[in-house]
Amino acid sequence: MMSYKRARLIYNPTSGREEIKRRLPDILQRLEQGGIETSCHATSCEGDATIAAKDAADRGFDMIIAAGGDGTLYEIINGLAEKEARPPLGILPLGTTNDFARALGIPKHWEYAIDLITQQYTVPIDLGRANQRYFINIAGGGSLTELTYEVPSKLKTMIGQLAYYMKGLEKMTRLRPTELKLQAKEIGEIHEEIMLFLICNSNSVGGFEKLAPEAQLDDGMFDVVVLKKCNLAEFIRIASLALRGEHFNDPHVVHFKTKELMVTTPDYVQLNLDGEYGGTLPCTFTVLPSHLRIFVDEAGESKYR
Ligand SMILES: Nc1ncnc2c1ncn2[C@@H]1O[C@H](COP(=O)(O)OP(=O)(O)OP(=O)(O)O)[C@@H](O)[C@H]1O
Repeated sequence: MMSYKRARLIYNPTSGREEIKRRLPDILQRLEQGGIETSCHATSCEGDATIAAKDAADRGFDMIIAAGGDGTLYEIINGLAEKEARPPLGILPLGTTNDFARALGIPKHWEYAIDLITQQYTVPIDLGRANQRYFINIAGGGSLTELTYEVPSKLKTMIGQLAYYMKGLEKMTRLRPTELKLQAKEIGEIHEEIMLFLICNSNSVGGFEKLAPEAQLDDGMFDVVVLKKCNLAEFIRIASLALRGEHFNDPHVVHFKTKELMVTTPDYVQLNLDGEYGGTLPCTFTVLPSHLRIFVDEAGESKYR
């Protein structure tokens, strides 16, 4: 088994409720006790984690540890994706939302998350490319997906998850369909008015654990889920089906797997990549199979599938 000794910890001091600021000495000590010598980079602004991750790869660190929320993780994988040598990635889920860490079964408690890293067990996972950007968990678009990056960071810090729900409810009253063309080898072409489309790498998205139940992080495929035009009552019914993973039988829902997908629209449609703003359509989405190694719990490895 590989042994990773020198780590670069890239952390967002503003993530979550700023827990990392209080915990940093303990985190470094626990890593040290686990045989990992760690140097740190505190991110100073948006985009800084991408630069820090590129720098850490160039400097030949054995591993990178991402401490923060999904936004920090997104920036870090965007720094690593195009590097020839990509050090494996450990995750300390200290953000407001940590969808991806949850998908991998990485514990929320910092001590357990570090113990998992010091066990040094990694698995390869796929990354997604969306034009010139990369995502690890999910890409999407349509009026319903625009909510996450509309929630200001400060508001998230203050009231956490509640901010999403508030924005979500506000959004419900503004539902409007978008005209979309999806093209992929597996399906040919779909031309539809849609409420949202999601391109899933993992099966855990925004608290919906069964949104794409078959999605696996290492299968070299995206699971695409499209919600066709519907009214508010239908939407609420389908959302409650989705909570139980029973939405694929609804005629408003299209589901397929693909390695590559082209999405175009005559409208102005923003993209959401791992909860962050990811440019606009048109976009080509491509799977990069087994592109990054992630530290996971060996005993609970099945969770990442
Ligand atoms: N020093 C900083 N000051 C302000 N914002 C920062 C700083 N460093 C990074 N950021 C930005 O903060 C944003 C949110 O970070 P992150 O996702 O880690 O935390 P979070 O908001 O608590 O969690 P989540 O995004 O999962 O809800 C990121 O998009 C990042 O660009």
